[in-house]
Amino acid sequence: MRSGLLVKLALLLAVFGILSSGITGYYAFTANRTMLVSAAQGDLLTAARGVNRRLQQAEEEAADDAMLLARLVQVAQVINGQGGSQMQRARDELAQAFAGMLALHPEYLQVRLIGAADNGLELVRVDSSGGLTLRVDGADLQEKGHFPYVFETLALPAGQIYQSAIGINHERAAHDAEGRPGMMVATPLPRSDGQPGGLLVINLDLERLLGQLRADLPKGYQLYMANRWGDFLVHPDPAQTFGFEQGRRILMQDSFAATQPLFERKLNNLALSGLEQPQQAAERVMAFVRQPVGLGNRDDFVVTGLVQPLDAVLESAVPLGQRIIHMVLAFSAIAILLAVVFARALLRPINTLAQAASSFSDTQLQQVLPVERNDEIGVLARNFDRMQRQINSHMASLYDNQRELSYLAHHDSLTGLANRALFFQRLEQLLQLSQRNGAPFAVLFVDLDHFKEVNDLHGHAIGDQVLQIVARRLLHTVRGSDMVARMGGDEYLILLQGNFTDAALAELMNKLRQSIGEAMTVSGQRLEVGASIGYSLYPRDGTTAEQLVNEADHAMYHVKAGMRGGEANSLSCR
Ligand SMILES: Nc1nc2c(ncn2[C@@H]2O[C@H](COP(=O)(O)OP(=O)(O)OP(=O)(O)O)[C@@H](O)[C@H]2O)c(=O)[nH]1
Repeated sequence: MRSGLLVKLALLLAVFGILSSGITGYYAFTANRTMLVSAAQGDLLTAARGVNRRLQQAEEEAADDAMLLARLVQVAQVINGQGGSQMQRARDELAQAFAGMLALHPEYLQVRLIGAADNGLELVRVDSSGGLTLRVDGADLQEKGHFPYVFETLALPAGQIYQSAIGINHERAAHDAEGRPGMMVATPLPRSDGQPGGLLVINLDLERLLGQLRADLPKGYQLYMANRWGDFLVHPDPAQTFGFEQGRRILMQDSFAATQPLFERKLNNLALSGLEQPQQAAERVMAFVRQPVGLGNRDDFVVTGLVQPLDAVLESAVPLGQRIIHMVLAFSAIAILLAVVFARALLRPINTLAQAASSFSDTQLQQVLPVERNDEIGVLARNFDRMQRQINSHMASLYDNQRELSYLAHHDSLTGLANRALFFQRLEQLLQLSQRNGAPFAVLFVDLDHFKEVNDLHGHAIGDQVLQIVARRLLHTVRGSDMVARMGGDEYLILLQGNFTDAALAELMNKLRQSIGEAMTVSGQRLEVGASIGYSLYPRDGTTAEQLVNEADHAMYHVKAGMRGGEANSLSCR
């Protein structure tokens, strides 16, 4: 029972400790994963903004370069159509400047001066071709007036910048630019009379622009970019890009539904994770940033996205998780140990009380209890201690009452002598003993003579005192080992152990009669009483208590009768 309580309490405390450490560990682990994902989202957003910044920077550089070249005096010469060798020299010098620009900027694919006349005929053109610069001249120069970037730039006021949307370059014989994704930055070139004279165009290579950036991105980052309609411009799988060029629409918002608000201009950026949005970003962490493009008056934007596998983000949580498991196991073991120690310490005083109660109920011996404690156990111990004392006190008075009752049941209340019941009990015991060892003994029956007269003459109270005095005299006359009892009324019985002869008994009876017969003063009254005594001997006169007492009674009766009949001495009778 006690050990059951100990086990239950220890189990309860241990379970509480294990649960506490488990829940704490679980929340620490979860919080760590959330923090890692949140940090990864921040990193992805920063990196996506970096990509956009690089793109914008390239656009601005190209615009600056276009403006720089547009201000060259040779440009004005060519645009204003100054003829002759001067014109040719101006073209050659511009071609050299364009080539220098291309060499300086590997991300430039073409630098051209296109005239407004002759359907937008290219006037000076330098292409990038296989890493080298290649001047295209003469009959290889093409008319570009039908391309939007030409007529839209020509429509702009002087000093403005035109920027095309990002797309595949379909211009034929464009060398490195042909078939590659890119954009064009252009500025109009007015003639000296104010009429549109042409434009200066720089073709930018998107692949080249993003190539270095892609290489700098941390391992596992996937780069996506879409135009304002969502068409993928950049995708880890190149087959997914520029779908619109082949009449297909492969849209970012179809692959990443959560990006839809970016294209609706409701959001500027967005971060998702498979931890918090498992439906939208299963097993991944992703960030998308909307970036305005177009240095001129075009209202355009791209959406750049970076995606990282969730596993890679949470990789560093694994060792922490293992450490947390070890800590939880260690704390659980400590919790179990503490639970057992605590439960034992808590139950020890209760066990002491329980043992004390059990031992008290067995032995009634008062036990040492932890009464000095100031807690509930102390209160219980003090109450139990008080209870022990009360029980002991009640038990003591019960034993006293029991002893008194037993005394009263076996003694005569008037004389204090053994009563008839106790006499017969002792007689039976002696009979059993004597039947075994053959030891003889004698029973004497004493009856006062004419006691009725004492009562009648002096009153019952005096009679009582006479009975008490006779009892004392009988006790004084026999040996201490002999038993004197009152049968009732004025009759006494005496049990004498030993081998008595009739003569010895006659002598004893004589002594008894003399002792009884001595004058006594009771309440100022001088009195004398006599007694008739008969006896029986074991085993001669009987072998049962009844027989022996009856025989002694009969003998006494004969004595008394003899006295009444004038016999001189009853002692002749047995
Ligand atoms: N005072 C007193 N008297 C008692 C008590 N018990 C009995 N007696 C009286 O004792 C007397 C005994 O009666 P008996 O033995 O028949 O009369 P007796 O006068 O002794 O006559 P014999 O024995 O024949 O000599 C009766 O009168 C009883 O009332 C007692 O406890 N106290």
